[in-house]
Amino acid sequence: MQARGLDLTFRTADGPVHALKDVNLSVQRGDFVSFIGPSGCGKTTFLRVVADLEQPTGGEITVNGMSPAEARRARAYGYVFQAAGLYPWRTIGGNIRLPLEIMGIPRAEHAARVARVLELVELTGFEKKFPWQLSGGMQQRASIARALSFDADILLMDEPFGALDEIVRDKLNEELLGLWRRTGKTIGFVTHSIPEAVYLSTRIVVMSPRPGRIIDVIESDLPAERPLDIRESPEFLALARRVRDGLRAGHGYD
Ligand SMILES: Nc1ncnc2c1ncn2[C@@H]1O[C@H](COP(=O)(O)OP(=O)(O)OP(=O)(O)O)[C@@H](O)[C@H]1O
Repeated sequence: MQARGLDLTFRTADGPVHALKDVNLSVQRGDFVSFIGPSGCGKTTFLRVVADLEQPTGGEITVNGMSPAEARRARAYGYVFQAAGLYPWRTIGGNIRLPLEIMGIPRAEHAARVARVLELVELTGFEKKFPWQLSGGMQQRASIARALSFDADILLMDEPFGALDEIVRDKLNEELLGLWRRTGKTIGFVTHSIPEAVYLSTRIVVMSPRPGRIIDVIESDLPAERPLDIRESPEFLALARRVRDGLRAGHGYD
């Protein structure tokens, strides 16, 4: 994923809203990139541009070497929203099959794909349950499974664990890291949480308040294997401090 001089101004009834300003970023295949910044700084807008849901008003962006529209047609990414957004009248298996049905993937392949992604998110055995029979954390895992069902190279995740309590969030962070290591996907992850960004990422993109600019891109030197207690290590705390300093420099959380 490459962004060069990316700019986006929304035209609204109240005048222009400058959401992204001169965003330059290069994401390598297999990276886990987090986007962190104050509310309204354009994190979601950036992911939506990558996903071809918004059109930039300036600059260029390529996704797997293609335009966002081509990448969308090539099914290059899955998207996980803040709310799980599962259809209540469909079972977990039925929700995961939905993109496969829409994309016309042969029915004969559905069962194996559903089983595989349920295993990846540790929900084997829950295929026939309905969303309301699952906890919030399990629903979010099911929504990740849905985004993985067509095996896109890239997973875009917009604050997927923001609404969950801290213990569930810790567990899902650990699981997501395991899933990323096993699948080798490229992940773009929006968060408000400094520990979450540092724990998960190979690179952390710190953004300024609107118009969202990139203040710092921090390469993590933490090992790929990360037990949760790595969060108490000096290396972890040093990375967290650098993120915090970046946010402060942008006057984000003063
Ligand atoms: N479709 C739209 N039309 C007009 N303005 C928009 C639109 N979408 C987003 N914005 C504005 O663009 C800015 C960036 O929004 P965005 O949702 O990307 O921020 P964010 O960093 O993801 O915020 P949060 O962390 O609160 O989710 C905000 O000021 C928002 O109000």
